[in-house]
Amino acid sequence: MTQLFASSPSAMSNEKRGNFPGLSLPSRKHSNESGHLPTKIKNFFRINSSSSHTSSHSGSPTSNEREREKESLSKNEKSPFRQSRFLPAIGRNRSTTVASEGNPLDDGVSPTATANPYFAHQGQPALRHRNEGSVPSSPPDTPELQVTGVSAVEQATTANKEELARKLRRVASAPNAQGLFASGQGQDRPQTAEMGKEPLVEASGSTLELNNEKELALSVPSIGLGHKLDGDDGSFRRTYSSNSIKVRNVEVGPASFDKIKLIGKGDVGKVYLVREKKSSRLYAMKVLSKKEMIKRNKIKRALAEQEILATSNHPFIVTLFHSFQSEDYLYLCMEYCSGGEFFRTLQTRPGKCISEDAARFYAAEVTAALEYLHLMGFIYRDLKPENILLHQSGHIMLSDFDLSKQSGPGGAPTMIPGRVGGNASAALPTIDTKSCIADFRTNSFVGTEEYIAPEVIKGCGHTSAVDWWTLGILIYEMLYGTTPFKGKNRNATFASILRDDVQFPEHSGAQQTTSLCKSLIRKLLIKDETKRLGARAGASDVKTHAFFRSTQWALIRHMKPPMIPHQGRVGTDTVNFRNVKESASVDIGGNNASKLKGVPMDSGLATPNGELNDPFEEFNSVTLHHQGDH
Ligand SMILES: Nc1ncnc2c1ncn2[C@@H]1O[C@H](COP(=O)(O)OP(=O)(O)OP(=O)(O)O)[C@@H](O)[C@H]1O
Repeated sequence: MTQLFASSPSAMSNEKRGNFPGLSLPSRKHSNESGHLPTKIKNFFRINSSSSHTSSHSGSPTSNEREREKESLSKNEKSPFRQSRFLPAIGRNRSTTVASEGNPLDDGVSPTATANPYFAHQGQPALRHRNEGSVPSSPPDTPELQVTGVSAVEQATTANKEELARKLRRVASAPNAQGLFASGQGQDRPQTAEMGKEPLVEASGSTLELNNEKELALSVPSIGLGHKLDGDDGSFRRTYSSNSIKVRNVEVGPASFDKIKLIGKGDVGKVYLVREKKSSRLYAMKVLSKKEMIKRNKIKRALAEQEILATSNHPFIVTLFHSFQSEDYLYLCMEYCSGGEFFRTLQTRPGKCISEDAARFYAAEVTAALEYLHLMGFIYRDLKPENILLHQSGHIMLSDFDLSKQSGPGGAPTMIPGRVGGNASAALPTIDTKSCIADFRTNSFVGTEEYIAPEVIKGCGHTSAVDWWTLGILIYEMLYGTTPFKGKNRNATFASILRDDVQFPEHSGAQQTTSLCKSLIRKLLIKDETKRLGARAGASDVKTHAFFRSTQWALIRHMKPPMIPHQGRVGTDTVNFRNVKESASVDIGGNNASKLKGVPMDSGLATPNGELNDPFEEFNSVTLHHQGDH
């Protein structure tokens, strides 16, 4: 086997301008270079290992409809914490919104996309509430805003709404020329949970826990990616190198795995629990249809996702083991997070919320993951409970990076002197983790409706500060079971995000939270991104907020999580996942699986001369060996 530490995709170069002021489409430039881990990042972790990272192992929607669907789906169901033997049905209909402009093959965007939705709200074609959609059938041929489930549930004339809800799914959204929020057709996505299993066991207290060798090895995270400026043409290139990840030519193919069960469905792909034949190990395999990606202009996002997963090495970010392709599909073989989605966990809690202590724990893990991503030059941009998976240990793992954005070469992390006269932690010098990405602005309209930051709605460009905004929304949702700016429709939600101060529920049943907690949320939800917590020094600002005074950042991954997922009787029991039905099963080792490149002739990319452009040329087929793996 040839060993190489390279074949990495690239980097972002300049952004191509779209034809709407302020919006642009990122272009990608790839190079295959070997290189070294940037010492600035290595050094950062040496300096900061005692105070920052830690840890262990290893669909999308709006709220209104999500709430209503949840209600309609779970009326007769009880939380497993109230009735331990049953999982409640869980609705999902909060759609991810993606809007920007440019090459339709590049960024998951309609070629005719023109503006962001708030502008549309101001004068362009009226936004349509997603609830106005019809019952989803097959995926549309052109990318448009996809209608999510509730409306269909509501409009159903047949009595069996739950059955219908099983067929609905949240899908990514993109604007089209007729109206940014014109409805499209949804796809199937089962809504209800598998019944009869208890998903979670509550852990008692947060005790220190050293799980295994891998965790110890990861206690000081290393980074498997280098950023480097290429002297000749000034292009930016990326390289792999790390003490703990070895990147090699791919060592497996579709035929190396047995499909066990479908555990998730996305816009263009399906996620299966699979078993590697040789090792009998379980993995989550994301299988993305090339034809669907071409139809829906999602190619660039898939390439970006592979790149981010392959270059990340952090205990709270889902681990990629292999990526490869066949003529029909792209494959991402990841660590299987048997705890399922954090979203689902929240939904099964009484009041759909958790205690302040538990919220602090998850917020801390998310903060550590965001800090790492920012250091790596990535803006995550789609933080929400649906994209947080739970490792079997109960620790979180961020997933779904198809909306993430990579910056240009960032600066080195720097030290900021402590503030005189502040509290004890503020007086200490802090690491400025923002400097790696701070100057990078992007204009795509991207995110999930209730989680979108004001600057994204305004379309004036955004930075890594959007991730701190979404952290504020996430903490709020963990505590109150809803998001703070949710309106009766998308326009109302956006207007509220731009205009309203965050309010905390005061009614008798509402969770009581401390003033420190409210202070953190308020500071993360400051509308002016330059004044928002995180604007000064990135993650360090957040970590030194008094809400986290008791958090031992270097030890989080060894703490016992507040909730431990139920394991099932055997490893293949997917007790923490919805029962996802698939109409057409993907034959992962099918006819075209032996072809390791290319696209099918009927993919729509053939020229009149019968030539085929291969937009997946730059997809990297690699196997990643992680230190501590056997
Ligand atoms: N590593 C994993 N372990 C366990 N389950 C996973 C894993 N990755 C994904 N899933 C499941 O599959 C679902 C879909 O995955 P994901 O969100 O990455 O797909 P997607 O096609 O990008 O979806 P979307 O259209 O929402 O962006 C997840 O919500 C989760 O339930």
